[in-house]
Amino acid sequence: MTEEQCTGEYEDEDVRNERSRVFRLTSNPQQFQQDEGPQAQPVVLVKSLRKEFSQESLCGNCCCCADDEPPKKKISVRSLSIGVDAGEVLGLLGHNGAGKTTTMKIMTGETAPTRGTVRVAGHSITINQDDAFKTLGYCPQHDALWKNVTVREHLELYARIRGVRSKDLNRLISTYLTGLHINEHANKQTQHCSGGTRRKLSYAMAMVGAPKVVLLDEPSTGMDPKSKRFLWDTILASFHGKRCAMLTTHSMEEADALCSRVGIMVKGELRCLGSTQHLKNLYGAGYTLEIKLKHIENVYSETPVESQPSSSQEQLQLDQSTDHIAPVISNCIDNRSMALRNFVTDLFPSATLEESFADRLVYSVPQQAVSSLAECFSRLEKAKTELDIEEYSFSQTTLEQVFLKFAHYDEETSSVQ
Ligand SMILES: Nc1ncnc2c1ncn2[C@@H]1O[C@H](COP(=O)(O)OP(=O)(O)OP(=O)(O)O)[C@@H](O)[C@H]1O
Repeated sequence: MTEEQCTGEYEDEDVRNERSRVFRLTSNPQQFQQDEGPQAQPVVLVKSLRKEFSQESLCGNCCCCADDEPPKKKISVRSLSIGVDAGEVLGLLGHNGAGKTTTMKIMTGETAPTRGTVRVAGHSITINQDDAFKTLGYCPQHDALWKNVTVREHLELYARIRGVRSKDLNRLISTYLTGLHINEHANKQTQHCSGGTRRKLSYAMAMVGAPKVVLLDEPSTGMDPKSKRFLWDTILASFHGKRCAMLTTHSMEEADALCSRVGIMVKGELRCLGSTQHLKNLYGAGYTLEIKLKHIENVYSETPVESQPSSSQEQLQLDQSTDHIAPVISNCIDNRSMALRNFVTDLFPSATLEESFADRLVYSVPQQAVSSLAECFSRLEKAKTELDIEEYSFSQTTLEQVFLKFAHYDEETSSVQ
């Protein structure tokens, strides 16, 4: 899948391509290797995944459905095809109920897919489950811990299962306990631990022993900032070479910081997929330019000493003439603001003024208006002294804005499932 092909419209074609590729892969693996080479296969390969839940599982005894009505279905994942390469952290984003957790649950065998296949490190999770699961680490959204087993014992068990050598065990466990600030809870049974500590333990259990593929379902939820920092650092340091991770999060900042690519799911469908930079370029509004002028008093205080009143007599004269100062300042503000507006219009003719206050202007600048960032910054720097600019920021569209665009798209196109 190329990054250009990352809109929902193209997905049918993608699914067809994926199907024929799966067919080739399963019918003649040698042929596949010749065509695409052993390197071409992603570590995680999800193909045409679909998950339907019956109405009964939604409403228990199904007392609300009439007998003669066909059972209703809830489609949680639709035609999801996605690959995660070695060295990659792929972020799955989406509002509540978008289908992210269901996808992960299928990948870990917790939920059976209605259709589609998942291969982890070359092993099918349905045909070759044991081998597939040996390579997987999983931090589920809801902590799955033994309540009468201690924090340390959980980590020891997982580390040993993953083949960590005895001599490395203590050092490794203490790295996680210290980094996540749960040392003092190490010997507590998890039933006596707080939600935050349990969350940190779930994350450590997924990571300890360096499994080849790690699935992290909202791992940082409820964590304090220092532990979150450790989590970010370990994720950024871990997934190089042959390992990879899939991460769901509601924090766009986190996705931007950790993920090499992100996919946005809306109502079970993957609506876009690409690097964060690519998605910002493609769907973002471009840049936001915010300029704050110096406070007018600061401009006066910066005027040379000789032009300021030197004696109390002069100060008195100045005070007596204060009636004239307000309109003068007001004129000055208008002139400075006008000069600034002219400057921005000259720099970015297609920019739109979004917000305007006496000393602060916010512009939206389209992507195409910026051909050279270096030139923009050089002109802004030069204008700083000429136009009494206190500070400015020129930043690209955030992932949050891209995400909201898709949420809006969803509202416009929502259909009954
Ligand atoms: N066992 C189930 N039975 C019926 N419906 C289910 C079941 N599990 C999930 N769903 C439905 O599938 C949809 C997708 O849920 P899922 O938990 O995968 O979303 P999500 O994107 O992970 O949301 P969140 O961010 O809240 O975790 C939801 O509408 C949910 O109600």
